[in-house]
Amino acid sequence: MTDTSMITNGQVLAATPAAASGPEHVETPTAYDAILLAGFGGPEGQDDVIPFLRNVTRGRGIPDERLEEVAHHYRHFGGVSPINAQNRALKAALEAELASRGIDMPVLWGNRNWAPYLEEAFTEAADKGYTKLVAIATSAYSSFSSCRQYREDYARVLNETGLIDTIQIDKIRQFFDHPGFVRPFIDGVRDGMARAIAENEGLDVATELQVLFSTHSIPSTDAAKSGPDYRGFDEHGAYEAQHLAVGEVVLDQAWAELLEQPEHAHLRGTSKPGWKLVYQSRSGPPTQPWLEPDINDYMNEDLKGGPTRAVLIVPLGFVSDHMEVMWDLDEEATETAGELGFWSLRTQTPGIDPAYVSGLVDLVLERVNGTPKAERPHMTDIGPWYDVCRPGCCENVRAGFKPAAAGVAP
Ligand SMILES: CC1=C(CCC(=O)O)c2cc3nc(cc4[nH]c(cc5[nH]c(cc1n2)c(C)c5CCC(=O)O)c(CCC(=O)O)c4C)C(CCC(=O)O)=C3C
Ligand SMILES: [Fe+2]
Repeated sequence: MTDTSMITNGQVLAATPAAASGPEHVETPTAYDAILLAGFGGPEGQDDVIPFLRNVTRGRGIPDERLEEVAHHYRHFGGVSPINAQNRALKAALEAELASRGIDMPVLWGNRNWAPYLEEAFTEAADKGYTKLVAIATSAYSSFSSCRQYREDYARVLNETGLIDTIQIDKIRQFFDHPGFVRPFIDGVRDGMARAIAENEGLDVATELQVLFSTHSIPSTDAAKSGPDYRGFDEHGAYEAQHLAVGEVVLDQAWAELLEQPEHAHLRGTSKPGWKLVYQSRSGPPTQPWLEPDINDYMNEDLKGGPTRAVLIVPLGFVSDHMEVMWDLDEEATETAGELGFWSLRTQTPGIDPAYVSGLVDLVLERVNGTPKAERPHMTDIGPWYDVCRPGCCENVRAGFKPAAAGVAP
């Protein structure tokens, strides 16, 4: 029997030994009233850009030059981030998938940084009498920005709206290694390798093609605190370990599927391309260490002058083609590759790929059914990740402690 008293909505409870050692995977069924799709949010016109950036960076010490630079990325696209349209499409796709499986669960959508805000979603839930929500945050990995910040915002908004004691919110596990999330990357890398071969005559895949798995850089202090301490990850924490593990699986599986194709049979027995986990979209003051290498620096410093002729740019850290993908990869990294004379291709994000959408519904059903850990699909050795975030998980040592929902207190 699961002790649900240890699952808190962000009230600061005394950390008892029992709370700290509660189950990681909830293996008892829970009847949820609705799904909360929790997004980042983005501006939808030029007038939204600065207020949106103020929301994102509130109290965070991002230098003005960086804000201006980022504002320029949005301005370049008419002040419209693609992210809200992508979440509208994801919501519709989830609703269609639920309906096709005969599951009667409404999907509420709320963002952390722009309308429709989480406030609206929680208020709607309360108006409709929903008291148990399961959250899908549009973010696959463990770190402050990709997990805990969503949980802190649930707690903050539930407190601000006075709903903290009315609505219980849980979350699906971080899904970095769930087959539904991983499948679109495998497809993209397999088809991208085939295109690299087709479009670069005489390409020696083993030495001349590089696969660059790119994700959002985060401050090194955040990386160190990502995931729980007791898992024994190295100084870059669960965040980097998860990406490395998924990148390896994606390339191995994509390579195996490529070799199954008759037209690529001649590659059997040869080596797969080289690969590297690289980072992008760094902000913060230059004095603050962030995860490296930057994707552009890696190409300019490590690949330049070597045998590389072609690069696949794989947005492994991103669930959809939002601004960091459209600007930092499709504009900047693509330009860097071009300057170095490399053929390049940016592969797809999950978006509303049917595998991803049905995987998210499977993840919700895991919580509804209390699926035993042993039966939960996962593609790396460090998964399946846990349902209930652990004490201290993904803390932000820069901003200090804030209560967070959907986890074990504190
Ligand atoms: C790990 C991670 C994800 C992935 C997880 C997830 O998906 O949630 C992510 C997503 C996103 N980040 C986004 C936008 C921004 N992020 C910023 C700032 C920051 N992100 C950080 C990390 C992450 N961010 C960090 C450590 C900072 C520094 C501030 C701090 O110390 O916490 C800033 C401020 C300017 C700047 O610093 O660049 C902006 C505008 C958008 C919307 C894009 C669109 O509009 O399409 C999305 C999806
Ligand atoms: Fe960000």
